[in-house]
Amino acid sequence: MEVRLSEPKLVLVFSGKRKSGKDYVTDLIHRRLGPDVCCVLRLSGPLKQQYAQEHGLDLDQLLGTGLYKEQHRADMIHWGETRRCQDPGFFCRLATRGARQPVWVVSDARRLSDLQWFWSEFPQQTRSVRVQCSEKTRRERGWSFTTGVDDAESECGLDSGVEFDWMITNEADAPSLDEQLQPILKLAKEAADNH
Ligand SMILES: Nc1ncnc2c1ncn2[C@@H]1O[C@H](COP(=O)(O)OP(=O)(O)O)[C@@H](O)[C@H]1O
Ligand SMILES: C[C@@](O)(CCOP(=O)(O)OP(=O)(O)O)CC(=O)O
Repeated sequence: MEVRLSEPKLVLVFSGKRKSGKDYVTDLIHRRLGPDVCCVLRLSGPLKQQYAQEHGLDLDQLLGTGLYKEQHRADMIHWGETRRCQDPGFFCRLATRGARQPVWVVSDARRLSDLQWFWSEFPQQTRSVRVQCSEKTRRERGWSFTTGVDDAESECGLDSGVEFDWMITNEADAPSLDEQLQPILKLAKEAADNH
């Protein structure tokens, strides 16, 4: 168990396939709640930082959305998996270090071990949220199937076996995101008010 200066009141752990819109949805929540109430934490942040350092790569480009990240993705996944095998909470601990807001939004859980870490550290506060959309929509957003990535644990680790607290459908013909996010935003505001 970590020693922390402040405990979060609510931890929303998001997962979803590439281009399902995890960043888009979590950015929207951040805007709705504001930076004093909510922070967005990315498990891939410390992973990319350390990977870039060890391999002499450009961190800004790894953090971006372009081809550079995709060219390095399969090797980063492999490298990250080796680290996680040694210590499943390694990136979760680094990503949450220093978070002070009452509501934490984790944008990119990929494996059961990621979720299990939050459930075990914050059993009362953790809620899981899945962002989903059709393959057609993902393709329109630039996705194409890549062997070694889209069939690996990084993308499929949470496809089954988890009952998510909320499912968000991020499609043009689904109810608006604001409507779907209403119960989550309500819970977050209540959590922040009791802070
Ligand atoms: N509801 C939406 N409306 C408009 N653009 C969207 C929506 N959801 C996602 N996008 C766009 O699709 C792309 C992929 O979304 P992103 O949030 O980066 O996906 P992920 O983080 O799951 O890989 C981004 O360019 C993003 O701006
Ligand atoms: C090596 C990764 O951490 C790369 C993740 O990068 P992003 O979180 O930027 O990915 P998407 O939003 O899905 O495009 C994946 C992993 O298995 O840890």
